[in-house]
Amino acid sequence: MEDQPLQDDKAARAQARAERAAAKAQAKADRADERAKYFEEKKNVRSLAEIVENRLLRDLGSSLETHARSATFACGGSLSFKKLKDGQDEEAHEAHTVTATPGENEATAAKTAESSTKSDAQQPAKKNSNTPRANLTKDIQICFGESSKCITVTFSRHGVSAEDLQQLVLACQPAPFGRGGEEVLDEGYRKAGKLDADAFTTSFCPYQAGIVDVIAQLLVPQTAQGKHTRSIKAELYKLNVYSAPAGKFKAHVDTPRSKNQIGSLVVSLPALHKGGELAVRNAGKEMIFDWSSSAKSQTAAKAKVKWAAFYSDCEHEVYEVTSGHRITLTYNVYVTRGIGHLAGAAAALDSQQLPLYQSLKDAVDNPGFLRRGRVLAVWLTHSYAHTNKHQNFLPSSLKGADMSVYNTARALGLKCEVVATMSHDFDYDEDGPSQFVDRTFPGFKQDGSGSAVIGGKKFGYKDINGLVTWLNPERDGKRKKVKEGEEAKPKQQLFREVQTAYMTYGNSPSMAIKYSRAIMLIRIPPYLKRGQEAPESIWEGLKRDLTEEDYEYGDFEDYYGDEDDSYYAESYGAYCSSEDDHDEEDYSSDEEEEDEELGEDAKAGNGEAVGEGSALPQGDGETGGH
Ligand SMILES: O=C(O)CCC(=O)C(=O)O
Ligand SMILES: [Fe+2]
Repeated sequence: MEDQPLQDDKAARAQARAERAAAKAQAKADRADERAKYFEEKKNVRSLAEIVENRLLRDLGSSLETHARSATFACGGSLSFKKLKDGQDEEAHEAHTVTATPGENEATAAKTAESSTKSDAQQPAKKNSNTPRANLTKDIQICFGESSKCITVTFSRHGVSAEDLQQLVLACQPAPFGRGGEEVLDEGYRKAGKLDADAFTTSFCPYQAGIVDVIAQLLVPQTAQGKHTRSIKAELYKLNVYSAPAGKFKAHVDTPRSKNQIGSLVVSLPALHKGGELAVRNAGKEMIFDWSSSAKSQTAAKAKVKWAAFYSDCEHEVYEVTSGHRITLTYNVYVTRGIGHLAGAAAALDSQQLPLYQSLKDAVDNPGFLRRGRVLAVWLTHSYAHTNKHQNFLPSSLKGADMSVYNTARALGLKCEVVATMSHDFDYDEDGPSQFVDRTFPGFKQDGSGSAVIGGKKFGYKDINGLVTWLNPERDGKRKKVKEGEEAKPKQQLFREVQTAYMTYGNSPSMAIKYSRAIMLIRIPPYLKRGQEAPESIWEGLKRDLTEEDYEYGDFEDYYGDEDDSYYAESYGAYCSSEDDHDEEDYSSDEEEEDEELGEDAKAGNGEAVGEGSALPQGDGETGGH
């Protein structure tokens, strides 16, 4: 009997133990449950945040695409010969006159890739009596030949005489072009005659004719947000004659002669011809400039001077001339420092009025957008001339759509940097153009040690993956080869423009300057730091963001997965090259310096290649082209 209480006691203890164990198991299960719930919730919050963020990124990407497609990349106009009446003042006369077709913004002037037809780009979109119209008050003379027996050919409101035309055609030499960095004469690709700029003089002046002003307004517009003004300089390059039958120049880009070269200008002198339309393409769009006598705008009796200007990285071609002679003067167009807002109220583009500005602002104002801070990377629409020495290039040379992306980001106080992405090595074999592009890491040049170099700083592969968000895909996807002797289908031609392979065809052999695809990097600061002063450079900003404590972000602490921030901070330290690893000057995008460089180029008064003669795979040296 005595054992009974003991046994009861034991059983009670066992039961208590079992209960405790059960409670413990329950508590553990509850905790696991709670934990699961907590993580589930966290995942939901995260996926909600991701959904918001992805939507903002998508909106921003499509805004960017629309922006690129609607931007101006070419413009054109025409000039009539008008003799001044006795006593009429030339300036007063000019003040009432100027016509231009501002490229893509005029729906009538451009056709999309899908509906590309030949249109008359010179026809002013709207008749507007306030629109000034430029006229030529004097005939245009071209002089060539040895100084002792110089021949003068005159273009007037009556066109050009058959005899003059014959002399000019005879004076020309076959025009070569650049293929894979070499000078080639191949009439299947280019059939034209040329006079080099030093072999003739002309009385025609694109400044006097008002063309340079129009180009400057349309291709390098001032922005309300821009600190410095930009202008352009046009330099006579060649006189070309495209004659029937078969005068043509197939798809190519114009070889840049300086890193400040932004565009090309073609001026067509009045000589009767048919065919020979100039097609210029960009971002899936095409503009056709038809200067033939069968063009709609041609009021048969009046000979006119017609012109077109375009960013020189845009693919373009001259279709076959089927009758007569098509005579052109070509100019290289460089960006230079402007003279400033003289009246203090220059007509400037306001980036804040662009739809892209609103999309970027909506994103930046949203706490769910790249909350911890990030770098946005944007493939630019245009390609840029740069030297091997300068991987970073000057924002002042940005073209149309790209310049407004830059200004939009700047208007929101965001730090931007523009970097050239890779070097292109060209090759040409019997199969057509081929090209080697270093794509070890898309968009970033790698050095031997496997780290990427951006803006002169080295980063580990993983750093970049973790820090950069791409806003748009690179444009030059698949390359379509057009075999020699085979006609490219119109669509094939049209879309080759977005691929790098076409760069194999230049209008002269490549020099020390080459085109490169470029990226704009935009720093999005951590949410709580938005609106604060921008850092000196994107990478300075990143370094700061990553090394500072960011407990304020609470639940978002592991927003970017399980990678630990300290990893970035440490690896930044490890990978970031020391100051003396690179020459600051080479990579600086400081506006003061940029200003100086443009100034110097303007002072030099020429478009000589920067870094000419450096050892580059493409070779160098001017050997003629157009
Ligand atoms: O004559 C034209 O319209 C364009 C010529 C051209 O593309 C060139 O000379 O590079
Ligand atoms: Fe060209």
